[in-house]
Amino acid sequence: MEKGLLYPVTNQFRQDQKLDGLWDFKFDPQAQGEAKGWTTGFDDPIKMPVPASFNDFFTDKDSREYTGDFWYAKKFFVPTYMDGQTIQLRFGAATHRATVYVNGQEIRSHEGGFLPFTADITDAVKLGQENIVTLKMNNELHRDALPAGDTATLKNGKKMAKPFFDFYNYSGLNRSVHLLAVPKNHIYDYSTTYDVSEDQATVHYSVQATDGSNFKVSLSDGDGKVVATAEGQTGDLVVKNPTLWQVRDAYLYTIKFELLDAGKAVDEYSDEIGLRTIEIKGHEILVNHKSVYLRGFGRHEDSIYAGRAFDLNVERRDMNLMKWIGANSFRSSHYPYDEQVYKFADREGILITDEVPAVGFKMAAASFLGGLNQSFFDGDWIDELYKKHIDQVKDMIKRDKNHPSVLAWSLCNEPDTSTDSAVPYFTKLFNDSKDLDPEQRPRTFTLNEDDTFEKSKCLKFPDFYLLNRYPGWYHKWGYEISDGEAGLRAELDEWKNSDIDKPIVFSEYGADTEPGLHKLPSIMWSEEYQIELLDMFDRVFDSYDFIRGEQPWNLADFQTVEGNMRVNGNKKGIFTRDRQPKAAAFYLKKRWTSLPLDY
Ligand SMILES: CCC[C@@H]1NC[C@@H](O)[C@H](O)[C@H]1C(=O)O
Repeated sequence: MEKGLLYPVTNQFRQDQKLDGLWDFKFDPQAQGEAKGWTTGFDDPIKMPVPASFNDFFTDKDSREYTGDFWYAKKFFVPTYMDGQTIQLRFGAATHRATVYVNGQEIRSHEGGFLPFTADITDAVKLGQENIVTLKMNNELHRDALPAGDTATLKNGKKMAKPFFDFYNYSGLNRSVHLLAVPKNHIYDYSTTYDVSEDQATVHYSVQATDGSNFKVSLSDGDGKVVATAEGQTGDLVVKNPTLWQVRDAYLYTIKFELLDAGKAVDEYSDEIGLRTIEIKGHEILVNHKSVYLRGFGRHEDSIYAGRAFDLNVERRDMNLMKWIGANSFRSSHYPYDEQVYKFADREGILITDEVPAVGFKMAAASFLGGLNQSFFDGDWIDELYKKHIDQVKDMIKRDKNHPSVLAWSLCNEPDTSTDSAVPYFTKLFNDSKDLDPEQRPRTFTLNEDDTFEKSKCLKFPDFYLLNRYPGWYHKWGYEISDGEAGLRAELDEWKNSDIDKPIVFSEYGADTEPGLHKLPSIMWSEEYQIELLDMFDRVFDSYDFIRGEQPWNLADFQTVEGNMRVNGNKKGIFTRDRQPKAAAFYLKKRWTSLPLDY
C-alpha cells in the first residue's frame, strides 16, 4: 500500500517534471537482464513511446503477443537546486509489475498495473548530473494476481497470456512518469467529507504531513475568492450559500493546505474539490439528497496505436461523446483509470463507479475462454490473491477519494459469487474495506448471468447492485430474444418480490455490432439488432422503479484477445473504436436527452 498518492503539482515548494517521450525498451525473454547489467542501461534498444502499451507498435506477432520480462530505461538530469529536497519518481501505471533501479541501485518493486507508485530516489541520484532510471517489468497473468489469468508456455518455448477476461493484455508504462522534488517535510495526503444544504456547506478536512501538524487551510471559489479558512490537522471549512457540485452541472472549489514550521510555510498543496454528498437510501441513489438515475457506460482505456495508455485526446473525445449522448456516469471497467479521467469527470459533473482490476475471478469466464470449470475461490492461490486485491482496493480509494465525481467503489467484476467458498472471501473483503473511504461511499461488485438473484450467495455484501445481463446476445439471442426478455423479467420479479431494499443498476448489456452492417429485418451483428436489444432492455428498465441506472456495454469497441467469438476485438461499442457513432448512439441520445439532466 502506498503512503500517499497525491497527484503531482508544481508550486513554490514543489517541482513536477514529466519524463514522457521516447524511452529505451528491450524484451528479456530469458529473464537475464539483471545478470547482463541492464540495471544501468542496455545496447540495441527499441525507442518506445511513454506513456504507451508496447504491443500494437510492432509488425510481428511474437512482439505484439510478448509475455514475460521486458525493460525500460531513460536518462534524466537532476538539477542542483533540488539539493536538500526529497526526490522521487512517480509512475502512473506500470503494467503489471515493475522493479525500479536508479544508477544501477535497486529502489523498489511494485505489483499492480493500474495504480501509481512512487520511488524515493533521493539517495541514489547524482545532483547536477545525468542519471539513469531502468525498470524491469513483467506482464504475465497469474491466478494470484489482478487481473486474473494464466500464462501458458507454448511448445516453441514462447509464453502466452491466457486472460480470464476479454480485454487485451496491453502492457508497458501506460501512464506518465514524473520526476518530483518535494520538501523533506511535506504533505502526503488529505481527505474531505461534506455536509451540504441549500444555504450552507461544511467541508470536514484532514491533512497529513511527514512531520508536523501545523496547517493553514483555505477554500477558494471558482473566481479565486477565499470563502473559508481554518487551521490545524483536522477542521471544518463552512461555506455560506455554496454552489454545490451537481450531476452534469459541476462547480469546483480549490482547497489549499499550507504546512507551517515555526509559523512559516514549508510546503503547500492545492486541489480542486466539489461540495456534494452521496447516499443510498432504499432504492435510491442520492447526490445532494436528490435521486439520480444513472445513464452511461462501461468503458475501457483503449485506443488504436497506444493500446491501454492514457491519451488526453481520446479522453477529451470520450467526454464530449458522453455529453452529446446525454450520459451522466460511467464505470471505470475493469481497473482504475488515469487520474486525469477523474479530473475530467469532476469538471463535467459525470459520476464514476471506480473499479479495481479484480476481474476474471470466475473459472466459468476462463472456461468461456477455454479455461477450467472449478470454483475460483477454493483455489490454492486465494491467500496470495487476496493480499494483492485488498492492497489495490486500498490504493484505489487512497488515490481517488477526493474526487467529487467518484460515486461508488466496485471491488470486483463478475466474480464467482454462487459457490460456498465465495462467501468467506467477500466477507473479508467487505470487512477490510469498510473504513477506507472517509466519505463511506457505497461499495459493490458486478454480478453476471451465473449470479442471479436465485443463485448468488453474496447478495448481502453490495450497497447497491450492478447487474451484467446478456439475454439477446450470450443466450436467447436473435429471434429468441423474446424469451430473453421473459427470463430477465422473471429474475427482476424475484428481486421485486424479495425484501431487498437496494437500487439496481444494469452495468452491462449489449450486442456485438459490426458498424455498417444493416439488415431488414435485423440479424445479430447488424446495427438494427443492437438497437432492438437496447430497446428490449429499456422496456424492462421502465417497468421496475428499483432500477436506477442503465450503462450498456460498451462506450466504444475495444481490443480483446483473438478468438472465434471476436472480430478484431469486442464490438459491443455504441461507438466505434475510432469514436464514431453506430446507429444505436442516436437511439440512446434520443432516450437519454429526453430525461432531465439531473434525473
Ligand atoms: C457475459 C460476460 C460479458 C462480459 N463481461 C465483462 C466484459 O469485460 C466483457 O467484455 C463482456 C463481453 O463478453 O462482452
